[in-house]
Amino acid sequence: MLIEQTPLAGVLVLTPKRFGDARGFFCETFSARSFAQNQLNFDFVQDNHSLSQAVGTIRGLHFQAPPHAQDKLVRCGRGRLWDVAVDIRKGSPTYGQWFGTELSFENGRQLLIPAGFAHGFITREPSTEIIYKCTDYYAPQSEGAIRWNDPDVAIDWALAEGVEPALSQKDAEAGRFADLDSPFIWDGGS
Ligand SMILES: Cc1cn([C@H]2C[C@H](O)[C@@H](COP(=O)(O)OP(=O)(O)O[C@H]3O[C@@H](C)C(=O)[C@@H](O)[C@H]3O)O2)c(=O)[nH]c1=O
Repeated sequence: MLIEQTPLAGVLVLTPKRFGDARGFFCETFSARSFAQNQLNFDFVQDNHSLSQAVGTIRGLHFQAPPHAQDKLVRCGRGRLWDVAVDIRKGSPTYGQWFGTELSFENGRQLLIPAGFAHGFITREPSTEIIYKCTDYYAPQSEGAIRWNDPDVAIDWALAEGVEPALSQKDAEAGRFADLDSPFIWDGGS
């Protein structure tokens, strides 16, 4: 497994090895043993899978607040998406900054997003599937969101001029980053 740091401490790009043969490939998409060997200690308890039909579907930016905060290990099952993490840890040197990377069926790349980050993505192919592991269960009362196009976060979604993304009603109505009283405090480390 290739592990790459990102400019946001704690957010990692992971690329598991694919063993190709005449049939196709085999890949361990998650191994607790490999994680432990790399000092990555996460107790994943829920796997999520969603399909977005239209190109330019945006889901996010979402997080769950403590005590139901979630670390997420995200990958693309089919198609192509651009995955984004936003640092919402108060006191973090990179507070409010975002990192994005393309996850696709082809590249097999994964993004590890710890608690303390908001998560979102945009699809770049029709019928794109995202699959992710989470370290806590769904807790709708703890859900938080930031508007996808918040000017203070200024994520470059690479949308063509004048093209509107497909959004849920909830995401279209999400609040401003400036109004967020983040429940996460930077611990001074990763
Ligand atoms: C997230 C979630 C949703 N649901 C239900 C609630 C609702 O009826 C339906 C769709 O929920 P949502 O609109 O919130 O789905 P979605 O917009 O895809 O939400 C997801 O977005 C990405 C970016 C994340 O990071 C996830 O943590 C999650 O917030 O699925 C669950 O049953 N369990 C879950 O864990």
